Amino acid sequence: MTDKPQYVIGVDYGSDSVRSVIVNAADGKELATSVFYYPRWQKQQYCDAANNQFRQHPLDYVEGLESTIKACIAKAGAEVASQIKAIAVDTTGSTPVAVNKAGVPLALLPEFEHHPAAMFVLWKDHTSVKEAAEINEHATKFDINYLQYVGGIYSSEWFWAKLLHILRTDEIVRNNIYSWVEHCDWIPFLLTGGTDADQIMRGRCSSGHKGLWAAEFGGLPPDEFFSSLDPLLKGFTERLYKETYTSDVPAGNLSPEWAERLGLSTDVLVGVGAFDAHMGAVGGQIEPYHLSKVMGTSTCDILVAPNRDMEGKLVKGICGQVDGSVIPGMAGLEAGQSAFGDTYAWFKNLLAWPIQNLLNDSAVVDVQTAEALKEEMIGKIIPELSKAAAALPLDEKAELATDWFNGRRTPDANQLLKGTITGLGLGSDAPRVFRALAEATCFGARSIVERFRSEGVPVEGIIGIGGVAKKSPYIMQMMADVLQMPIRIHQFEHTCALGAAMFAATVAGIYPKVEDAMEAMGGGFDVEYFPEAANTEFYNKRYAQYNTLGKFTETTV
Ligand SMILES: Nc1ncnc2c1ncn2[C@@H]1O[C@H](COP(=O)(O)OP(=O)(O)O)[C@@H](O)[C@H]1O
Ligand SMILES: O=C(CO)[C@@H](O)[C@@H](O)COP(=O)(O)O
Repeated sequence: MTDKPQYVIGVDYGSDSVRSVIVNAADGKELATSVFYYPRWQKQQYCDAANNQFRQHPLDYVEGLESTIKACIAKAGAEVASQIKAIAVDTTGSTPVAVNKAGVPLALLPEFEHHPAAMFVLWKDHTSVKEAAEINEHATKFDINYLQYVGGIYSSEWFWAKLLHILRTDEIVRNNIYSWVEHCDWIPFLLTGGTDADQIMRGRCSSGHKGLWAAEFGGLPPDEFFSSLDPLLKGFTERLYKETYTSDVPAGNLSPEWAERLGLSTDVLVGVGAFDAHMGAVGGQIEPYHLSKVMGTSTCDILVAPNRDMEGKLVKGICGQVDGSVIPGMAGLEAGQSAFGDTYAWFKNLLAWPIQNLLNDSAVVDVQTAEALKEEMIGKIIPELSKAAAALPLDEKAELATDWFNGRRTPDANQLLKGTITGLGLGSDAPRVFRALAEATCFGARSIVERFRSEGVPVEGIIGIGGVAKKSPYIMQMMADVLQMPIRIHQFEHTCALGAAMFAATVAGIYPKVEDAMEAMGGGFDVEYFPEAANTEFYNKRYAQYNTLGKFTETTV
């Protein structure tokens, strides 16, 4: 290292907001952070929740990028800005968009600026359930199992199902699309001033977990695989990619335009992007066979294992196992739950209906007071319910739920499944129903751990990161009890952004490997939840009940 301190920027795009951090590359100490909530998304413009349509406008991302990095630089000062060496970015996924030949998302063209199909199709958009089912059926007709590295089941949350759905249902995109790009691959392309969609550097993480790319196939499945499914897909593999890149390599330098916009030098390197949970696992100091759980809106569970241990081992029903998707040179395995915090948010919104809809017409309070009351009350619902639920005695006959409020991601993706609540009686008050939902999300987590183990992949520790891990001791204690394992919560608030910063430091050559960056820049854990031995038997029984309810629920779709 040189004498002068060196700094890096990590950018983490979540479902609702983007955050950037500037950290010292020597020790990972945070100098500045800034969060930006997507304005169009907040108004749910371009979404149709009843039909599972969730689209995000590229301007939400572009404005957020500029705003957060500039805010960080303003806080950190010009001296720090002059020593920034690299930027790396993670995003949600699979969150792809249609681009033209110049790599511009169609919604950035004035003629399509309000057209939802021309925007990013957020990971939780499940409009392509039918197309995913067709891909699964179609894959059985080939000698090579092209789904073997994605757990054997293709999901409607992913790249090809979404592309096919948009092509089939939207003439404008059909006539104007050149290529299809993940959010995490597009941001580095934007920052490096890319002008040709053929030159977009595609990350190993996005391509391997969602795009069906595998070194063993020599790249993507052949055109024949896609064009025989639907001629609309003909020619796409040619315009997509053959090579993929791990996130320890640069995608290029900051373009003159973005250098000027951000107040940085064109010497700043931009890393190849990856998904939030994958960089988050690095930020949270993952170790082989430890499960890193990003617990937020959804969960995304990441495990890394030495490649040699995974030879000949294919884990069924997860979101893929990909060489180098997390740590270059190791296999990255991904699983997760489509609705985690979103399950609690659903219940909060249900309870908040009268507050949201009736308070403004109140004869008792004026509109200003009503607005203030709304904010206060709604903000308290989940924390207060958690306190009330924690005070309830354990009850084997209590209300019971499944956690499939946004379908099931793993084990065995099935986005058609619904959440269920059973055992309701006249005594089923809000804390009791909330407890059932909390248990369901923890049981969903246990079924993932059990799947890894039954497929011969040990799970030796749990690392908790993300909003719920930080905010809810109630859920975390229950999770430790249900999994019967301690859970360590990483100390860094924006762990995914820290992971991106660790990759940035590696891209800049400050560390030879991301493992070295992780060791030097990781600040460790601040809380650990230990399982209560006295609760083991209770949760074993409840988990068995959850599985029975789950089996019944599966028969109802
Ligand atoms: N005190 C709490 N207890 C449990 N869940 C919470 C609490 N506060 C917020 N949540 C949940 O956290 C989720 C948001 O997680 P967060 O990690 O902040 O965002 P994102 O998933 O967008 O990255 C929401 O779904 C919300 O319901
Ligand atoms: O599925 C993945 C990554 O594969 C995540 O991007 C997705 O769950 C989004 O998570 P968040 O909502 O950002 O917690």
